Formats: sequence, structure tokens, C-alpha cells
Amino acid sequence: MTAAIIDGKAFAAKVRAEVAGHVARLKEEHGLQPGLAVVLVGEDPASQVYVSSKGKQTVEVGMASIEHKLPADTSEAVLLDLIGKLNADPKIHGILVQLPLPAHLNSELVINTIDPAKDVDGFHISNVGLLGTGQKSMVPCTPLGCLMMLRDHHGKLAGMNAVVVGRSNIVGKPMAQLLLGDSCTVTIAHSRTKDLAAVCRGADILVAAVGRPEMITGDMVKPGATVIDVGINRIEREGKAKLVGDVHFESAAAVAGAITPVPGGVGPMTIACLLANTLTACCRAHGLPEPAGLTA
Ligand SMILES: NC(=O)C1=CN([C@@H]2O[C@H](COP(=O)(O)OP(=O)(O)OC[C@H]3O[C@@H](n4cnc5c(N)ncnc54)[C@H](OP(=O)(O)O)[C@@H]3O)[C@@H](O)[C@H]2O)C=CC1
Ligand SMILES: Nc1nc(=O)c2c([nH]1)NC[C@@H]1CN(c3ccc(C(=O)N[C@@H](CCC(=O)O)C(=O)O)cc3)C=[N+]21
Repeated sequence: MTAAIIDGKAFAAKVRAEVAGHVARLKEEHGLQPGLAVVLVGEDPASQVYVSSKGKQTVEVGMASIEHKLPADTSEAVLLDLIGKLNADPKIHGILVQLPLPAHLNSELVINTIDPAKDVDGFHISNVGLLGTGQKSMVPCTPLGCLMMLRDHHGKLAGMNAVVVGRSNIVGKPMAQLLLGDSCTVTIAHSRTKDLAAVCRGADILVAAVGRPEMITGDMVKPGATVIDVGINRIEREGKAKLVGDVHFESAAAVAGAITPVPGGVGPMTIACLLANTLTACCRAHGLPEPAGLTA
């Protein structure tokens, strides 16, 4: 069997076009422009790439993009003060603080200082709790993008066995919550899981969010399963820099029914969902109906 490729890049372009349509309507009918503020502390080169591509796509869909680049030695007080100002600014509907932060900053405190209504990453403890109890929240972008692709591919997910490898707060746990919300039977695997291969082979839906290049191999995939590869790993192969996922694409694609590639899978959907969340936040802030199909 050779897997169908789930084209995240094309799907993300569709989501952005939809967002752009709503943004144009907000402007025309209400004189509103959604605004997204991205805060980057320090000069991590990978983070700079993400931030600039986020900024570019934000502008392309007609939103206002505000970037705050702070030096790596920024104090917590200065960062919290900036977040306070962004919370109070009515032109800003979404705030994203790029993670990881330098070690001297308390990430939990920083994230929980963001107004939950503007927390377009969905990392604030209030949003985590709302998601966990099935209430309306801001949903983390990466798992939301994965869910959109899964729903698009399968229609209904109810009753499917889903295995999420990875239990981070930003990907694994919220991914599991969303799959549970769609009535999958969910297993969360991690570094202490016994016989990971056997657990994975039970999955109709296998989501890999581990951060280990090409760790999930074809022998761990159930024939016909849908494989979502969240991993973004920069490696060097034959002297060249290469981007690979957490899934060994070639061997997994030989067994799976469908698979997301890296690049061009989950990554572009993450940014598209960030824009979707910013639009949703803007609509909620102004008591306007939220566009359908762009939240969980
Ligand atoms: N495409 C996108 O938009 C995004 C991609 N990413 C990528 O996704 C990947 C995961 O990110 P993130 O969740 O932040 O990573 P974390 O490092 O926070 O979490 C990794 C998880 O994988 C588990 N794990 C590690 N080694 C193994 C192993 N050998 N077997 C089973 N489980 C293991 C860890 O288990 P334990 O808890 O026991 O330590 C942990 O729960 C990374 O490659 C990252 O770059 C992240 C965000 C967005
Ligand atoms: N507060 C916060 N929110 C995040 O959502 C967040 C973060 N911090 N820190 C870093 C991770 C990582 N992340 C990615 C987003 C897009 C791509 C992406 O578009 N990737 C392209 C390839 C890009 C390339 O070539 O480098 C692709 O997969 O096709 C990747 C990774 C968001 N993150």
C-alpha cells in the first residue's frame, strides 16, 4: 500500500483564503481589523524564521501584524509590562509569545499573564481548563491544524483508536483532548511507555509529536492508518541541512493509508490556525458571530 499524502500546505492556503475573506468582511461591515502581536525574546535563528513567516502571512490575510523583538537578557518585569500593554490595547486581538523563552524567564507566569481572550496559542491555564472540560476556548494551533486535516480526511472520527506519541502541554496533551472531544478512543504514549511499537500498531490515527527525527518507523504503523507527523527536526544528511519529521516517511508511507509530509504538513497548518484564532478572538471581542469551521 502507498499512503495518500495529506497536503498541509494546500489545506493551509485554503484556510488562509477563508480567513482573508472574513477579515475583508469585518473591515467592510464593521471597520475592524484583527491585530496579532508576536513577541520574540532572544535571537534563536529558527524562531526568527517562524516569526517572520507568521508576520508575512498575517499581513497577507489583511490583519495588522505587530512584532516585538526583545534582547535575550530582557527582564521578566519588562516582558510582563509589555504583555500588560498588549492586553490593554484594543487594536490587538491576539498575543503570541514565542517559546521556548530564555531560561531566566518563567514561561508559565509569562503565558498566564496574557489575557486569555487574546491567548491565540491556547496555552493560558484558563484555556487549557476550558478545553479539558469541553467548553469554548482558544485551541492550541498545532493540534487544531492536525484535527482539521483529520476531519477533512475522515469526516467523522468517532470510535477510531487514536494514539498520540508525546505529552507536552503545547502539542501532545491538547491533541489528545481534541481527539477525545471527537469521540476517539485515545492513548497518550511517552518516553516511559512500554512497547511503544505495539501501542502504535493499535492506532487508526497515529500522531507523532516527539522531537526525535524519524523515530516512528513503518513497522510501528497499522496498515491503512492515518499518520500525522508533527515533528520538525533539522538534521544534517550527506553534508546537507535537511528538515525531517518524527516519522520515517518512506517506511511509514509504505504501510499507512494517509500521511502528512514534513515540510508541507502540520507546520503550515499551525500558522493558518494562528490566523484563524486571531480572527476568532477579534469576533469574540466585538460580540460578533464567529466564522464556522475555523475552531474546534
Ligand atoms: N509543526 C509544528 O507546528 C510544531 C512542531 N513541533 C515539533 O513537534 C515535536 C514535539 O514538540 P513538543 O511537544 O514541544 O516536544 P517536547 O520535547 O515538549 O515533548 C516531547 C514528548 O515526546 C516524548 N518522547 C521523547 N522521547 C520519546 C521516546 N523515545 N518514546 C516515546 N516518547 C518520547 C516525551 O516524553 P516524556 O514526557 O516522557 O519526556 C514528551 O512527552 C518537535 O519536533 C517540535 O519541533 C512543535 C510545535 C509546533
Ligand atoms: N508560542 C509558540 N507558539 C507556536 O506555535 C510555536 C512556538 N511558540 N515555538 C516554536 C513552535 C514551532 N512552530 C512551527 C510553526 C510552523 C512551522 C512551519 O511552517 N514549518 C514548515 C517548514 C518551515 C521551514 O522550512 O523551516 C513546514 O513544516 O512545512 C514549523 C514550526 C510553532 N511553534
